[in-house]
This record gives sequence, C-alpha cells and structure tokens, in this order.
Amino acid sequence: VAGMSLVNNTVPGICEGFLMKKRKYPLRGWHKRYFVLDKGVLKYSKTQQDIVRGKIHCALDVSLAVMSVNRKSKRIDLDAGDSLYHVKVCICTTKNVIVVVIDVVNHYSSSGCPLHSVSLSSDSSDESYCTVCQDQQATPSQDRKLNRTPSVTDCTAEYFDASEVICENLSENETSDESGLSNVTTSNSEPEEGHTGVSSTNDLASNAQVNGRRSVLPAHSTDNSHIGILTILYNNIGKDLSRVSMPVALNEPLSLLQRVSEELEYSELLDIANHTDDPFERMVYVAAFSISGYAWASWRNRYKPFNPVLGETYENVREDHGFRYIAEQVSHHPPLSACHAESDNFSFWQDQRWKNKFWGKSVEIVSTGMVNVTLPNYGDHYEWNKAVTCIHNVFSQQRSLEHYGDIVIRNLNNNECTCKITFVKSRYWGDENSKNEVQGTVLDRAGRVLHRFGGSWHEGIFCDTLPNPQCIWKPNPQPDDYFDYYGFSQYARELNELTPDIKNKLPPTDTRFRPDQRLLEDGKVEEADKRKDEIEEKQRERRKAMTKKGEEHVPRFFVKTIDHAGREVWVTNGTYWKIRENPGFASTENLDLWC
Ligand SMILES: CC(C)CCC[C@@H](C)[C@H]1CC[C@H]2[C@@H]3CC=C4C[C@@H](O)CC[C@]4(C)[C@H]3CC[C@]12C
Repeated sequence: VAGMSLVNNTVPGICEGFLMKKRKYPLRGWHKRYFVLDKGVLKYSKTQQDIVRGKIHCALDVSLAVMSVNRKSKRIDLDAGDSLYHVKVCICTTKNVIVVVIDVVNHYSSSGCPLHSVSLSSDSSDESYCTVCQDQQATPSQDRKLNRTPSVTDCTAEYFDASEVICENLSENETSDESGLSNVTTSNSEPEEGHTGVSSTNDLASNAQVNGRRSVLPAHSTDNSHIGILTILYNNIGKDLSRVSMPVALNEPLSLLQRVSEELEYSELLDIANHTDDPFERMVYVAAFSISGYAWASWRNRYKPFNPVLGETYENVREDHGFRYIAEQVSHHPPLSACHAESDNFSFWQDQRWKNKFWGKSVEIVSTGMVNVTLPNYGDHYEWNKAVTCIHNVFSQQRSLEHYGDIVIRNLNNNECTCKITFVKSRYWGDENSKNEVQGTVLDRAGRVLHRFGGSWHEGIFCDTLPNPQCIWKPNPQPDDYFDYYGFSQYARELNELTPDIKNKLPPTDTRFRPDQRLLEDGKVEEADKRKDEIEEKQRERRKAMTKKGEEHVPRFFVKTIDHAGREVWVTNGTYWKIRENPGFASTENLDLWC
C-alpha cells in the first residue's frame, strides 16, 4: 500500500494505509503502523491482516480530538484528551496523503461543529495548522448555545493560536487583571450539585492531632468546577493572554515552593540508602525515592499552586524526618524555583525549570532541571532527570494527571552502577491494571541487570531481587476527607501551618506570610482574589523601579553556577540558616513583598 487512499471522494468511506506512529515505551521512536479511518474512528494495528483479525490498538473518535498538522514535517498530532497520538507520513507514502487525511478528518468533524484553520505558534512552520473541535464537556455551559454559531469556535481557534502563552498561565507568570474576570466567575457561576456549601463540620477523628501538627485546614476547599477555563480565555480574546489572571478559586493554598518540598515526604528512603553498604541495593532505595516524589498526582488535579513572587522564600524544618529545607523564587521570567534540603543522611537540591507543550486538550509539563542527592556515608552524588507530567483534559472536570518517560539515575562520583526507570505511558485508557506503571533496573558498569523493581507511582514499588524480596515503598494512606481539603495528604496540610515556634524566626518573605494564600486557606476566596491582584501589581511596580535604576534582582540565598555538564544551576549560598541563627531575620533588611 503506497499510503492512505481515499476510496470515495465525496462521502468519505474507509481510508487506510501505513503511517509512522510515535511511541514512548517500549522501543521509543517512530514505528510503522497500519491505520484505518472508518466513519470518523481511527484504528491502527501492525498490519492490515491484524486489523482484519481484530487485533486493533486504539479506536479514537477523531471528531472529539484536537488535530494539529505540520505540513512541512508531514506530521499530525491528535489530542483526544485522554490520549495523545503523534503520527507522520511513512517514507513510502505520497506527498498529498496528509491532505487526504485532513480532508477526511474535517469531513467527519464538521458534522459536529465547524472547524477552522489556525496557525499553531508552537510550530515553527507557517504551513502548519490546527483544526479545533470542542466537545461538550469542555465547553462552559454558558457558551453552549453560542457553540452553534461559528464565531465561538473561531475564538477558541484563535485561542489555540496562542498555545504557549496560555500554557504559561498554568504557572501564571505575569498577571494583571484588567479584563473583568470577576464577571466571568460570577456570570458563569453555576455550581455543580452536591459540591456546594460543604458544611465545615469536621469529624473528631480527622481533627486528631498528628505530631502535634494540624490535621485539617481552617476551611474546606471551595468547589471550582463552575469556572470554565475556556470561558476565561474566550472572554480575553484579543488581549495579551500572558496578562490574564486566573481567578484564585483555581488555586490551592500552597505555593510552588511548598509544592516542591512535597518531593521529600518519603525522605526516609534516603536515610535507608545512606545506611546500605551494597551500592546496587543503595541505588534501589534512591530510585524508590525518586518515584515517591510523584505520588501526589492521583489526588491533585483540581487546583493549581500559587506562582511564587520573585524573592519569595519558604523553609520547612522537619525534625521528625531529620531534614531542613529552604526554597527561593530566583527568577520570574522564566519562573525558576531553587531549593535545598539537608540532613545527617543526605543533601537534596534542584532548580525547577519546565516547559509546557500544549496539544489542544492536554498539557505536557517537561522539566529540564536535574535533581541532585548526595549521601555522606558513601560519598555518592546522584543526579537524575524528571519524568514528563501530562494534564489530560485540562479544560474539563475529568482532568487527570499522568507521568511518563525515562529517568536515568547516575552516581557522578562512581560509575559502577546506574539505574533506569520507565514511567510507562498508558496504552489503553481505562485499563486499571496497567495504570501508572513504573519499571526499573539497576545496572552495573557492563550493563548487566543486578536489580529489578516495579509497581506504580500511586500504589508502591516492589523489588524481588533484594536478599528478601519486599515492597520498598508505599504511599501513606490518604486521609478520608481529602476531597474537602484540596486532595491534600497529611504532609501537605502541614506545609502552610504557621506554628508559634517559628513565627518570629521566619523571614517576612516566607510563603506562610503571603496574605492572599492565607485568605484562601481561610476560605475567603473573594478577599483573596483582591489581595492577589494587589500583590501582583506590587511585584510589577518593584520590577519597573529596578529597571529604571538599571538594577537587576539578586536572589538572596541561592547563586547561579555551572554544573559538571555545563548546565546553569542554582545552588544554595549557605547563608539562610546562619542568618536565621544570628542575627535573626528580624534584624536584617528584607524584601517587602506583601500588601
Ligand atoms: C487548570 C488547573 C486547575 C489544573 C491543575 C494544574 C496542575 C495539576 C499543574 C499546574 C502547575 C503544575 C506543576 C508545574 C511544575 C512542576 C515541576 C515539575 O518538575 C513537576 C511537575 C510540576 C510540579 C507540575 C505539576 C502539575 C501542576 C501542579
């Protein structure tokens, strides 16, 4: 078969042929597959015979997917919300096959809603375009009636045009709200039944104190399902989208600086590693630690963290875990959060740099920063990359998070062993058994496998090659009332707590003093919204003043250096705990960030 052939030009019939499909795992890369597009449903298999035999791999309704096409590279990206497919033309296919495919897809889609061609800014080629089709669940109810008129789709199409800018809004880089967003929230407030007016009668059990720390937040999370993200963007068409502020109701009362410290929840795995003589076994524990940092994702897809302001700091002293952690927002554009934790058993540091890739219905968060861990007992310095986090169905309440990709852990001070971990991309949506699967191997210098482990990032990791095969990590049980408290674990609930013992020791730049976040935590959403605008305005004023004076912001506790591989990284300058001790932050000059 020399590519896809259209059987009938007027009424699209069956369209089939070979295409190359991108695969993440196993055997990452482009693979030749036989595709059939039949009545708007796209299926594929290895060969035509397999299709006939019913060995079909996916059945994707193209009318519900967002398609972006790059004619130059002959590539199509199909985002169905739950799944993301990348295909391109086979070397064997003829040039205009892509045109045929697009025509066919357009034909099917147009029965549901009109389609428009727009350019995708994430694509360098001018020739690339994107067809957009909304499904009902992603469409804010208010606009449903408008959906029938072409203009709305036009506008959404325009919205996709600015894919990069919008994605930045997830991390909310720079915001100002001149756009009457409050109108959006109020005019569109149609709270879903059942979630509203949750009374704050906490049962006694959940009120019980753990470690003397709070086990509930002062107020329940408020339902934000009525906030149509698409509506917000729709109402801001024509404006500079990077300046569209998202309503605070989309936020959880934690900042990204606090969020990153959650990766240390299972730090006891590093304590074990620092007492494990066998380097290969030690690696198994370091690997389990790197996986444990992803466990929060099954509970946290309804809210997003606050984007820290430049110069904001956060400390987290965990005597029970034996470590202390500091973080600082060191850059605003691009947003960069640096952090450092130390204990008798390890040091941990990283700076968070990430890029967003927007595919129409899903956002992929690609982190480029490396995580570093040193273990003093053995002089090890481990370094690893992060997996990709994907927010599927970002505009809908059926939003879900997935991690995928390979992580490689290296010991920079000794190359006798390395570890490869694969976060398996789910191949069949809804297959609960293979959900969130993780597999890993510890290899020696010669590439021989010495340990094997596996499991999932939400349920735990088992290693059967250890002297006694065992579960090496399991997430803590989630409190029963998690839904009422932003999906927070017990650990997360403690992060923003302002206990009397630290109140006078913290620098005023600490996230715990951020007033809008505190108001949100107290359930005062409207006031929080107002305060957030003021804080963001103050940040802009400060930047303007600095630019005028020709000055540049200098982070207080972190410095920029170059790592062993020539990458730019932010590391601690070692002053935080010294200043805290003597003379104390009350007697130093501090940035004034809040209002
Ligand atoms: C529209 C909103 C309400 C949907 C929710 C978005 C949430 C799930 C998004 C917004 C910002 C995202 C975070 C941004 C940056 C990072 C750093 C990276 O190294 C790991 C993933 C992590 C920590 C992301 C996890 C997912 C995240 C928290």
